[in-house]
Amino acid sequence: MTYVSFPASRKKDFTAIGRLCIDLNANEINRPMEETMTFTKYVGGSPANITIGMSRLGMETAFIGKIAGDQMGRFIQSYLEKNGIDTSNVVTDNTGAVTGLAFTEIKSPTDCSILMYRDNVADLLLQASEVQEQLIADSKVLLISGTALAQSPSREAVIQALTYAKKHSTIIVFDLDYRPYTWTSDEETAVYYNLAAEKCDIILGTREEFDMMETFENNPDHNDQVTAQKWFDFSAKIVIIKHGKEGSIAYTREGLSHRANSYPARVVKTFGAGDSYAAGFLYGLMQGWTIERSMSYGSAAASIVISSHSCSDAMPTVEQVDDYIERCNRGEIVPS
Ligand SMILES: Nc1ncnc2c1ncn2[C@@H]1O[C@H](COP(=O)(O)OP(=O)(O)O)[C@@H](O)[C@H]1O
Ligand SMILES: O=C(O)C[C@@H](O)[C@H](O)C(=O)COP(=O)(O)O
Repeated sequence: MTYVSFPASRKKDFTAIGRLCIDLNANEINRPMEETMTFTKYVGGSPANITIGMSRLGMETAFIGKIAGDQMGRFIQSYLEKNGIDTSNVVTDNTGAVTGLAFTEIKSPTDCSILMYRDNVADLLLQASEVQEQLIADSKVLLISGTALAQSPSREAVIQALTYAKKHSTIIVFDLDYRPYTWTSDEETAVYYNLAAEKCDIILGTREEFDMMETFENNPDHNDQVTAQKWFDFSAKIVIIKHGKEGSIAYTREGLSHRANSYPARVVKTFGAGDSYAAGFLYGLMQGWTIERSMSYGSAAASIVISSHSCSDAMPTVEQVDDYIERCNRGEIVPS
């Protein structure tokens, strides 16, 4: 059964809009930030990570965003290009804005947190007039991420991108990617997230992210089906609710639900799971696979990334995901 019909014969499989940042991941793992002395620099930002993941899986990809006009911005641009991502709609800021930094603290494989530096960041300065309609018209999928809705003018840029995607029947994926520090109030967050979600074909988020969107609603038991059902009255065809190590559940407009278990992992850190899951899942769906197989593929990709030090740089190829699944099936990967 086909749940989502991707447009045929477009130049790009996948385009994302949103933040391009830097992750500084602690080298001394299993220590608090206060005692961490060195970090390794990687390209970061959830939509950037997903795009890198899609590119590693062999998809034709592009990015719409804004980078700082400095060494960090150039590092990001060059990394995207080395990964085969079209950067023709990556705009360079000329106002002196900086690159967002995410310092990651890895206290233990299950206790990880992120310290964000996001004052005057270039990614939130993308303007609606800078979004290229033709690129969205040429893409099968547009992925938006919630953080880009947090402030103007990036908020208007995303809404304009949604308008172009609707006009050209480009499939819209919403990765909720809720980062509280970028928002000023729960009410503002819920209102903008809900407005955007109404236009989206596929919505992916954690239980906690959907809870935030339900600020004005009545779902006292945090029931996944109640959460998903609402979106089928709008544009959604698939809603996925992720539950960390417990796996994920997908609901479809036809009233079906599918569960996916997580794969075993020798966890180094937990962040990056959602981004790699999204890339693996969307790749599978775009190959015409079943939802179950696509979710399982995303789960395997997630296990690979959380078993690695980075998010972006660890995004796996098809061969790596296939190999990981085979090794798990042979019982060769034992969780840490
Ligand atoms: N500790 C873990 N062990 C194995 N797989 C995991 C673990 N944590 C997350 N995953 C996988 O990654 C997917 C997404 O993780 P989740 O933590 O729910 O999202 P996010 O990273 O967006 O918060 C899960 O559905 C699961 O397949
Ligand atoms: O999104 C960011 O700005 C930071 C990411 O690059 C980071 O590595 C991360 O937190 C990934 O998010 P997740 O996949 O939702 O765990």
